[in-house]
Amino acid sequence: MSSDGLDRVRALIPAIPDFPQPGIVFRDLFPVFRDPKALEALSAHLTTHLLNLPTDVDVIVGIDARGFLLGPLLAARVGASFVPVRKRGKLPGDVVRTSYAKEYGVDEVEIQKDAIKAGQNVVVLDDLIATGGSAKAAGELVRMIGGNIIEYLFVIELEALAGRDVLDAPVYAPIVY
Ligand SMILES: O=P(O)(O)OC[C@H]1O[C@H](OP(=O)(O)OP(=O)(O)O)[C@H](O)[C@@H]1O
Ligand SMILES: Nc1ncnc2[nH]cnc12
Repeated sequence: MSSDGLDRVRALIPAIPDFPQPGIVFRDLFPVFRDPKALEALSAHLTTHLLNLPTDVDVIVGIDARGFLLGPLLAARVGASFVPVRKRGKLPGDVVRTSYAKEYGVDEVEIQKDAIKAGQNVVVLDDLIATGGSAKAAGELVRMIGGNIIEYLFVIELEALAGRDVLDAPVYAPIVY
């Protein structure tokens, strides 16, 4: 809990049993987007965090699909560009691709080759880290096109799944279950 409004955010995140598959306890961030005060508190918290990093952020890379919600909003606030990592076949132009396993299922993701300049400082963003498979794959794509990952940023971390252990840059998530 914290005094900067994150308690309000936390209170709005339900645990939904057996979604999308039996045995998965799903954490849904969308109720936070229905509450302007909670969304502002979350955005302000993450913005302050990003502005306090030791390195300036050049690019926020958001992961399909829920990384697209906060990504452009935070990028505008910190003066960074926003770049999407999308599921296979959705991005035009030259792309690089990788495949990965996540808490439920397997996917392939892509990034546009010209989206990041070599050496730019990148934060990889998503709503939630479970096994870390999605974020690891996004990080691989960023590195394939020359980006320098300074942090993996999430709203929610499912600690028991130890996703941060598969990532090779600092991880920050203000809400941990
Ligand atoms: O740490 P992991 O085990 O990889 O799981 C986390 C990922 O799973 C969810 O997305 P999902 O793949 O369900 O796609 P969606 O955002 O399109 O719903 C979530 O938004 C993360 O991207
Ligand atoms: N338990 C979970 N809740 C919400 N999104 C997820 N993505 C992977 N695991 C998840």
